[in-house]
Amino acid sequence: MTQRSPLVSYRDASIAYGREAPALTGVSFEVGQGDAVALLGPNGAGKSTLLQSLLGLLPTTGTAEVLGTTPGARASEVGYLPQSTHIDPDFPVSLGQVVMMGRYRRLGLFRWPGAADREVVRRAIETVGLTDLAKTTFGELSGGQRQRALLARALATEPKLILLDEPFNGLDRTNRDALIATLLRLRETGVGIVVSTHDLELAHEVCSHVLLLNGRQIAGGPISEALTDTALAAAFSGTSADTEAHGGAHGTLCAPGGDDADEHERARV
Ligand SMILES: Nc1ncnc2c1ncn2[C@@H]1O[C@H](COP(=O)(O)OP(=O)(O)OP(=O)(O)O)[C@@H](O)[C@H]1O
Repeated sequence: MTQRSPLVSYRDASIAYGREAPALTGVSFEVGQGDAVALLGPNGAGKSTLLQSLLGLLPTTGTAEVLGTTPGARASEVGYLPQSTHIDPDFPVSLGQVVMMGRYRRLGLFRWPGAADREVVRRAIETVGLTDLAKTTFGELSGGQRQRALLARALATEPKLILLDEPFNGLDRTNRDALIATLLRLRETGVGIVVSTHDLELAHEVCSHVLLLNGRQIAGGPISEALTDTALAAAFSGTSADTEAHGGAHGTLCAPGGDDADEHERARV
C-alpha cells in the first residue's frame, strides 16, 4: 500500500449476519489518512454492523479493503473502542496496566514489553489526558475516564485506523471535550477515524466526512456536502418533519454544547 492509498475503501459493499439477508447494503466510501468519518443513522441502521465489517468480523461482499487488504488481515493496526467493555471494575488492575494490555496485541503474548513499549503506553495515556491517573485502579475511574482509558488502550497498538462505537454516550462535558481533543490530535497525526454516533454536534466538531445509513447507505461524502436536512430526513424517516422544521443545511439539529450529558441529548438524532 502506498502512502496515498486510502486506509479504507468500500465499493457497493453488503454486510450480512451469517445466512440472513444483508443488514446493510450499498456501502461505498473511503477513509484517507487524517480523515474522520461519522456513521449516522437511527437505531438498527447498521452503524455497528459496518464497524464489525471493518474489523473483519462479518462477511462482506462487494469491494471491501482495510489498510489495502481484506478486512481483519491487519487487525493489530486497527484500534477499536467498543460500546461496552468486559473489564470487571473490581479487578485490581491499574489504568497503566489496562493500556499495556492493548500493547500486547502488537507484541504478541510471548514478548516482554521493553522501554519502547512502555513509552508508547505512556504517550497513549498522555494523549487521552490521564497521565496523573496512570497508577489509579481502573475501577476507581469515572465512566468517562474509563472510556478515555480504553481509547488509550486502543492507541497503544499505534493504529493507522481507529474505529469507535458510540464513544460519547453518557460522557460529561469534561470527558467529552477531552475525547474530542484526542480525536482531533489523532487526525493531525494521520490516523483515520470511523466513529458511530447519534451526536450531530460531535460529527461536526470531529469529522471530515459522514455516512448516513438506514439498512443501506443513504448519503455519504464530505460533511459539508452530505449532511443535509434532506439526507437526514431520508435516513431518519419518521422524524423528517422535525428535521425540516429546524431548517438549514449542515446538521442544524446541532444544539450548542451544555455542561452535562443531558444537554447533549438535544443534539442527538
Ligand atoms: N448479531 C446479530 N445477528 C443478526 N442480526 C443482527 C445482529 N446484530 C445486529 N443485527 C441486525 O443488524 C441491523 C443493524 O444493527 P446495528 O446494531 O448495526 O445498528 P446500529 O445502527 O449500530 O444501531 P444502534 O444505534 O442501536 O447501535 C439491525 O437490523 C439488527 O437487528
